[in-house]
Amino acid sequence: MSADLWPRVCEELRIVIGQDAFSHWIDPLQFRGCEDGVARLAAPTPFIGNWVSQHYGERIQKLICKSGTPVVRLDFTVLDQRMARAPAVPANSEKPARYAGAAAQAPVATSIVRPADTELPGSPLDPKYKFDNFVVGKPNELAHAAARRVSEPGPVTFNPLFLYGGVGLGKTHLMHAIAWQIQETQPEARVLYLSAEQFMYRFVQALRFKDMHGFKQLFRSVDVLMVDDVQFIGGKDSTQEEFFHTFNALVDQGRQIVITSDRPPNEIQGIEDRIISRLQSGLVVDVHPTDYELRLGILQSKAEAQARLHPGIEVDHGIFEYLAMRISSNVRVLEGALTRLFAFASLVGRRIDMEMAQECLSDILRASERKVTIDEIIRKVAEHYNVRMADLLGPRRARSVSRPRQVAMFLSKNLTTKSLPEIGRRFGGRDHTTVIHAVKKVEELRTIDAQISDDVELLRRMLEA
Ligand SMILES: Nc1ncnc2c1ncn2[C@@H]1O[C@H](COP(=O)(O)OP(=O)(O)OP(=O)(O)O)[C@@H](O)[C@H]1O
Repeated sequence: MSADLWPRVCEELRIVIGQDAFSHWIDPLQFRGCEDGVARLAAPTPFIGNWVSQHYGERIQKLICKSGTPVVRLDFTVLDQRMARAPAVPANSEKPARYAGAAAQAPVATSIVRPADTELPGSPLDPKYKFDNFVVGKPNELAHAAARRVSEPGPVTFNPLFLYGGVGLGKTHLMHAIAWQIQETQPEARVLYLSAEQFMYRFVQALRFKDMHGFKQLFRSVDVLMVDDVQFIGGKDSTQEEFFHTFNALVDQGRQIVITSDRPPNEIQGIEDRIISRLQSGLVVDVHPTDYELRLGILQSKAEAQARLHPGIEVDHGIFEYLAMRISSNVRVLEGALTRLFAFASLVGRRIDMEMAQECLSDILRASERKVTIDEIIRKVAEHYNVRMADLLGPRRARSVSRPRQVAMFLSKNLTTKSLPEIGRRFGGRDHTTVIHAVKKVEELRTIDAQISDDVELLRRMLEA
């Protein structure tokens, strides 16, 4: 084999495929030599290796042969040692029925070091977003169960799985969890996760580089396609047209599709009816806004991770309950608040107590302020327990009145920014220590008395609505 074999192959390739494609795909390769009829090449990522193999493999093989070195196949590895440890999947390996087909499309016999899914052309997967650290509650239990189902091996049961819901409610987390799970249990599956914007970007690039064939081949060769925030293709006519064809081709081949959006299919603006109908043809699941219990569970779970990052930080009792009650906008904000609290406590060497939490999170708390008034709370609580408002404010101590009064004080403390003395004054001129006692009592009762816990949650929801 002559030393200038590869430079000569490159020169010819550059002319045939053009400078742009050459710089993009061939330049990053390292030629490692030919042996026993196998030409060995190393690519910076498995994806590049895969792509070159599929699109230029045959040409490269012919050019090497033309230079006088007969080769029957190309062998791609990855330059990065970490990736090189990934399991190798020979092109002729047998795949389970659900994932049949992808390997057969390689035009020349190659062996590709199969990537972890993070190396596919989509977005990297966040290692924090797994099923293990997804907290399940009533608002997201269906979405979670459906996500679990599509990540199991076996025939596709609903296609697509369409998850929708407001900002920061865990849709992306679930998608990543599906990808991680499939990657772990079915390592041979080609899972492609990307945002709708990236899909569009790749499509536009393919048009620009006149490589629609490659684009189609790539997207149609995956076993599981996951597209995040699909609402972004609304109004982008040719992108949605291509998305539609990709979608149909994959569904026809029995490949799984998972899609997320911030709204249901029929509310996505600027999207064709036939696409809406396709998006609705599988299982459409609403990820509901979090409730108090779910937020508390998420906080406790995320706090464990924070505690590992900042060991030794002490958190006062009631802080998570307070945050779960006060910050109901979305989980991302809740998580940001927790991160900030732990970082602050660690930097200034303080324990996390109520005063510190209020000081450190004043902007977040202000933004999430619910503008609920003490008058509204008193009215709603009186209605709920069927007692007179005058009794809640008056001196009666009977349990039938004192308990609702305590609940009303608890809600006033948690849903308004009023100080304890102010709350006391509004409840018939009581002392602030009475308010403290009421708040503590209700906090305690909520953990042992399901009825009180339900009452508080229901009232909170009605007051926030
Ligand atoms: N049930 C949950 N358990 C644990 N973490 C959660 C849960 N729900 C949301 N989160 C966390 O909240 C953050 C935001 O979630 P994610 O990005 O998945 O939201 P999203 O619904 O995709 O929002 P967007 O529409 O803005 O993309 C992430 O850090 C995620 O881990």
